[in-house]
Amino acid sequence: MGGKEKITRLKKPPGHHHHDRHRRKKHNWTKLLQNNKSLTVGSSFVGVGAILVYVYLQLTRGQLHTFVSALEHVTRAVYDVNCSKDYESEKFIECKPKRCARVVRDGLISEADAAYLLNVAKKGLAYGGSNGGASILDLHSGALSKGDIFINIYSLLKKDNIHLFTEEDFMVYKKTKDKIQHAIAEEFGIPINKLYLTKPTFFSRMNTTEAQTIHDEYWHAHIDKETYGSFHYTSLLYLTTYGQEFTGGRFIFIDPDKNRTVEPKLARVSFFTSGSENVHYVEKVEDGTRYAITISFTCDPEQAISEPSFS
Ligand SMILES: O=C(O)CCC(=O)C(=O)O
Ligand SMILES: [Fe+2]
Repeated sequence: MGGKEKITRLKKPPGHHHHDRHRRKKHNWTKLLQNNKSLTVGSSFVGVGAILVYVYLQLTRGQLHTFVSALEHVTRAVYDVNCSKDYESEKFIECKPKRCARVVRDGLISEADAAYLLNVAKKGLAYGGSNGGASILDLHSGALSKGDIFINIYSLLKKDNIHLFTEEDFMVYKKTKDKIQHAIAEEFGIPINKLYLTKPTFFSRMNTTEAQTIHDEYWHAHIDKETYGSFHYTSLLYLTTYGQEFTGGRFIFIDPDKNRTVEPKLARVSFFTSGSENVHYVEKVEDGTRYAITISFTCDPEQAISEPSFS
C-alpha cells in the first residue's frame, strides 16, 4: 500500500502534496474504522481514559494535600518529581539536577540552633523592618528591609559603632548552612565542592501587615530559578511553627493534579530543585509572625558568594 501511494504522490505536480496527504489520512482512518473493530474499541477506551484523567485533574486542581504536617516529625520525607527542561542547556554536569525532588528533614538542625538563629534574625530585623508584611535581612550583603526600601545593616551598625552580631552568631549560621549544603549534596549525589552558596540567602519575617511594595508580596506563585536566576537548589530553614507562632503561611507546591503543602516547624529544613518542576508560593499569613531562612545554592562557581564573617 505504502509503495503504491508513494509512486502516486511522486506523479502529482508540486503544490498538491498537502491536499493529497490530507486525503490519504482520511482514507486510512476510514479504513481503520471499517476494518479493525477491536482497534476502534481500544482507542475509545484510551479516549475515555484521557477524558477521565482530565476531569480528575480539573476537579482536584488547587486542592491542598498536606505533604508534611507541623504535627509530625520526619527524619526524611521525599517527593520525587520529573525534572523540567530548565537544566538541559546548562553545563555543571556534576552538580545540576539529574533527579528532581522535594525533601523535608527534621532533626538535621537542632531546635536549639534554630531558636538561636531566630534570635539573630530578631535582633537584626529590629534595626529595620518593612512597612508591609515581609521583611528580610541578608547577612551576606547586609541588605535589610526598612520602610519601603532596603538599607545596609553593616553600614548602619558601623556608623553608630554598634557591635550587634557576635562571633558565635556567625558560627551557628555557618554550621547550619554547612549541614544543609551537605544534606543537599548527599541527597542529589553532588560532590560537595561543586555546590556553592549563592545570593540571595536571607532571613525572612512575614506577618499580616498589608503589603506596601512589591517586595512585601511573598504569596505569588514563582519558580526560584527564574525569580533569582542563579539558584539550582533552594533550601528553607523554618524558625517558627505553623499553628503555634502563626497561622496561614504554609509553603505550597503547585502541581497539575493538586497542591502539596509543607507546614513550617521550628528547625525543619525543606529543600528542592529550583526549576519549574517546583512552582511554589507561601500562603498569606493569617495571624502571628513567621520567621524562616532561605539558603540557596548554585552549580555556577561564578555565582558563588562567600560566608559572612565576624569583623
Ligand atoms: O519562606 C518560604 O517558605 C519560602 C520563601 C520563598 O519561596 C522564597 O524565598 O523564594
Ligand atoms: Fe521561592
